[in-house]
Amino acid sequence: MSDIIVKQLAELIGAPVESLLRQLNDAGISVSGAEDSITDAQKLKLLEFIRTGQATTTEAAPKKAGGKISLKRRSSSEINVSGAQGKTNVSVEVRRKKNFSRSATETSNESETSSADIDDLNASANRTNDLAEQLSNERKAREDAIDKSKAERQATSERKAEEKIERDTAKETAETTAEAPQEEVTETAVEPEVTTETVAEESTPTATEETAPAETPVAEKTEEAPAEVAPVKKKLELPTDPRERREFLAKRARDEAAAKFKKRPSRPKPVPKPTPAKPAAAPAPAPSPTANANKGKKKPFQGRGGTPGGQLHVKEGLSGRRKKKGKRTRSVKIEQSTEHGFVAPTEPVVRSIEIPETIVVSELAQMLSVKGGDVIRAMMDMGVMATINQVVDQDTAILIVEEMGHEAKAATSEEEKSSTENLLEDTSQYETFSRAPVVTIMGHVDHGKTSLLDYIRESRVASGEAGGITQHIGAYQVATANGVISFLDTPGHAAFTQMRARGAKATDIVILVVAADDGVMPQTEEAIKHTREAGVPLIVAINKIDKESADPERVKSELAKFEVVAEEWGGEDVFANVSAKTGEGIDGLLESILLVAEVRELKARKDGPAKGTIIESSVVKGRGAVATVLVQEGTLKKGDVVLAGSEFGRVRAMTDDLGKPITEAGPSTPIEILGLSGTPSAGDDLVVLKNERKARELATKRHEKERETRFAAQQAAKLDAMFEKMQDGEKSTLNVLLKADVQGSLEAIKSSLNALSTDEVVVNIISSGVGGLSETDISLAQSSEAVIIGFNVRADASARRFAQESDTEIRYYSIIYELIDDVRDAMSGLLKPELREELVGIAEVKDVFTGSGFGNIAGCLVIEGKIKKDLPIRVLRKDVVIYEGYLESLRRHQDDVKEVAMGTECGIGVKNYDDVQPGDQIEVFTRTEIERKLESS
Ligand SMILES: Nc1nc2c(ncn2[C@@H]2O[C@H](COP(=O)(O)OP(=O)(O)OP(=O)(O)O)[C@@H](O)[C@H]2O)c(=O)[nH]1
Repeated sequence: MSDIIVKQLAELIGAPVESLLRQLNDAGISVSGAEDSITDAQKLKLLEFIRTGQATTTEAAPKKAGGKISLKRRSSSEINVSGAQGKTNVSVEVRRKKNFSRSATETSNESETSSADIDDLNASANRTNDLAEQLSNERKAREDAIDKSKAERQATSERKAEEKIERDTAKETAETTAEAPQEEVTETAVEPEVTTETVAEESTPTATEETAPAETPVAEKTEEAPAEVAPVKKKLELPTDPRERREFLAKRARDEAAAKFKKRPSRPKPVPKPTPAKPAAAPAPAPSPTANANKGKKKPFQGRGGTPGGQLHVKEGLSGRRKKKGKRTRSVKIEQSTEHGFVAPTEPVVRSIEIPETIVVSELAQMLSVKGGDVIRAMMDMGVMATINQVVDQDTAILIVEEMGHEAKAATSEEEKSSTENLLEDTSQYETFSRAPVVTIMGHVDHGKTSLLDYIRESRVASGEAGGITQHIGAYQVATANGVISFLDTPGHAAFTQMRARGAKATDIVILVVAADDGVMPQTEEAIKHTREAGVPLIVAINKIDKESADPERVKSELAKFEVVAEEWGGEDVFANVSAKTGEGIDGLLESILLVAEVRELKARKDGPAKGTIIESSVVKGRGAVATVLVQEGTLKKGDVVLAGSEFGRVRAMTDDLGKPITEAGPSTPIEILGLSGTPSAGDDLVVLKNERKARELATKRHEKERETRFAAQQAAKLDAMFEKMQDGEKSTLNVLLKADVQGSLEAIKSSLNALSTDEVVVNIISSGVGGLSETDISLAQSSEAVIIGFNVRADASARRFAQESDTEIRYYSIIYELIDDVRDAMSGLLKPELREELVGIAEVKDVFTGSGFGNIAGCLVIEGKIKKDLPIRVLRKDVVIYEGYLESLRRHQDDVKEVAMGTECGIGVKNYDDVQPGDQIEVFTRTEIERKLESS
């Protein structure tokens, strides 16, 4: 601003020159006339003079009595507010209004002042005001900047506080309302109006009059602001005074921040003890004198940037914070509410699970959702010791599950089932035709089953059998004048119960042979039971009617007691009186069979891949695994890939029941096949698959499962035995190692032996298998103190030697019931002296000569002991008994001799047996009466 002369200044401010000169003089600024220049400093001095009211009221005051001058100023600014929805610009307009009024006295004192002067003065004041405003512009700009930043902070904190409050629940409202009026804030937080007021005062140079109290400035916010506050006010009953309200909101924001801060888990003592004695103090404590006394002693938490001189001020004392602490007792409630929502079941949960063939204890526990220890405890209660990793078999697992109050069922191997089914060809398109009935002959020992079948077949199978008893399941097809019938010849002994049951599954009709002179016997009853269980029709053949003692009517009446009632007696069962010896009534029997079959309308498809059942299997030296199969559906062809139980293979060769090679076999045909990887079990299904690789995979899987099952069963048995011994010293176990010639015999003996177990003595078959006894078998039996039983098998040379050296007993049998009886007697302690076999000598067949009149002569070398002429002998082929009988002749060179010693060559003729081959062994034995040694271990 440059210097101007008084005249110019007067023009500028619109005041008379004289008046200005007078004012200048009054202000102590020496000017002589209108042309004198005035410096900036002088101008400021004049301004200061006018502002401080030193100027005479007479000059500046309006002449109008009670006159009032209003100075209005408005300034607007924008503040940047960051809130929950981001940054927003808020326009703030500050309106300042200053009223200058003259008192009546003053007005009267100035009564003589001319109106012109007043006007001049007014104009002068206005102009001066403008000038002052111009001069303070810079300062104001600076102050505005400060204001703006303060306003920003204030607005931010307000907004935050308001938002926080809005989030508060209605529950808190009551408490807050109770607190709010009691709280006071010593200083305002951000007060843009105050600052503005200062500016306004500075910009009021016309303070010649008495300054009236300024009207409360109004900070007009944007329209949203009051809208936001309004509902909060309503809810929380905020103080009506804007300042108090802001203070209150700011305090709440601080309290919230402090509360949050205290809730940090890292703080060790954030939560006050929720002592029940002070429950009321906790939620809403009023600021106490003590709290106020603490003022300044402890610096309260002020949040970020919060200083005593800043915008955020905390109410003196810590009562507010304590209040928050008190509130935080609710955090205890929160902790309680964070407890898991598990509610203990009030009733026991009964689970239904499917048990695979084997299962580990831990898996079982998992399936039942119980601890492994619980399962182990349950097993112990049942008398089974187990570990968490113990594999248990399906039966045991089912028992455990049921014992624990849950439900269990054996899981069908759906995966395997479906995979097998997928591999099978769809056979729905094939036509079905009537097929031959499959007949099973059952009956008590010696009632004439084999003889009957023999007669029907016109062969003499019984003559070559050891002990004269049928031991193997055979299958034959018989063509009659009225049709073909397939027969399954099951042995009569009870040991074959299991086989019979299996046989019945493949059977359409059962022929129950009952000797007319003997009547119903135990195995007759059993046969009836199995037949009924299988649900197959029964035809009773009352045999031996040629005998004088035959009494068919008595047999009928006896059978009636077992609900086998003849048609003529009003029942449904067919009866036929026959004689296997004379052949009487046999045609009628066959007719009855075909008649029953016709009624049953037996049908099967001839085309498509074959399905069948394994009747028997064994390993034959030079031929491998041989299996007797009953084809039930489709046609089995040479070269087909088959899966039978856990064995597989390609059908290398096929023979019919007469041993004739064939290339294919249709439904109801019993055949023998070669080519399987092993010996499947009797009763196993046989299916034809397209893919050999798949067949192998499935067979391997089944093998693994079998092994697991067997292992699990053995383990369980061992543990059982151990535990039983521990619990009951009196209970003993007879360990048995069993080897047999064929699978069927093996299964039958096993089941019979297992059935012998009583409460006092348990038969435990530690190992079983098909084939001769090896050294391994002997050592296994030794280690487990087991009795070694060979059924129609022998120990090989090394095994024999080993057994001798270790004084291990091997018991050989060729008749099942003798074996069973021996074991039973041993178990029941009936070890009475009895006939027992002892080996006398062994001769090995080197060559076979066909002699005239004497049948075949075997050129032999005695390799062990002596060969004695009159003793019983057995012919062994690969350690398996193939014939039992007597010697026809024993020759040394051309002479008949009574005995031949070891290392000597001799010629042996076997009575009624011409099939001796090089490599066979002929053993000579005696039956001597010795004391029984078979003892339970
Ligand atoms: N008189 C007479 N004897 C018979 C008749 N049927 C069988 N026998 C005799 O009874 C005995 C036993 O006959 P098997 O055919 O071996 O009896 P099985 O029921 O097959 O006997 P296992 O094979 O031991 O179950 C033999 O000595 C037969 O000769 C018959 O109709 N009349």
